[in-house]
Amino acid sequence: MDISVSGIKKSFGEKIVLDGFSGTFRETHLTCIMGPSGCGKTTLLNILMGIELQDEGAISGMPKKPGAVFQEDRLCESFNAISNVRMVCAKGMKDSFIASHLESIGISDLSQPVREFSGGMKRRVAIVRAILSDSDILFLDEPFKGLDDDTKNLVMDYVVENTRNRTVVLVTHSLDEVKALDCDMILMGEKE
Ligand SMILES: Nc1ncnc2c1ncn2[C@@H]1O[C@H](COP(=O)(O)OP(=O)(O)OP(=O)(O)O)[C@@H](O)[C@H]1O
Repeated sequence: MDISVSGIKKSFGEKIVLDGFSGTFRETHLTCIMGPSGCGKTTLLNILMGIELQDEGAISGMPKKPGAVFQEDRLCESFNAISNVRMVCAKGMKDSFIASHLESIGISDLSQPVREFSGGMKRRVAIVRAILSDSDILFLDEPFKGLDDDTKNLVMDYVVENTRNRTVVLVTHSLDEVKALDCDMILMGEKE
């Protein structure tokens, strides 16, 4: 079922962040949301995920189990990469399977706590964790931020490969990413 969003309004105090947003996110498709900083992209994701409540407007067709990459990595710093993934993946997933995903995008330090990882390594762990999560929709908020160009291309390919026939909503500031990802696009408006 497609996700249908209509007339979403959201204010924080006096500040109107979403002023009647409407749009459709197609089931089994990747939809990119683009828009200037502050226009309410993360707020919209939070409303879709149920982290924030809209003031007005309706949402239908939202699946029950979201997986996410937030703007911050939100990893357990004292856990290693596999244990971070294990927190959200389906029971019974083998360590070797998780390791093969991590290794496919260049994470091979599997025993050390992620606190010892670089920012780009942590980002990749957060992405694998979302991809392998036991979820029926993925929300990826600027998932490739902070990755160098080569790594970004590798990780974009990984995301495309592993989200076929999944419903994905991805926020980005990059038109190059939108072109590379072969996705539906929603452009959100400028806020003054
Ligand atoms: N919990 C909150 N309380 C008060 N203001 C908030 C809250 N969350 C977001 N805002 C404000 O809402 C506006 C939209 O924020 P949001 O993070 O949704 O924008 P964005 O489009 O995702 O921006 P960016 O591209 O910079 O990540 C900003 O002005 C922000 O300061």
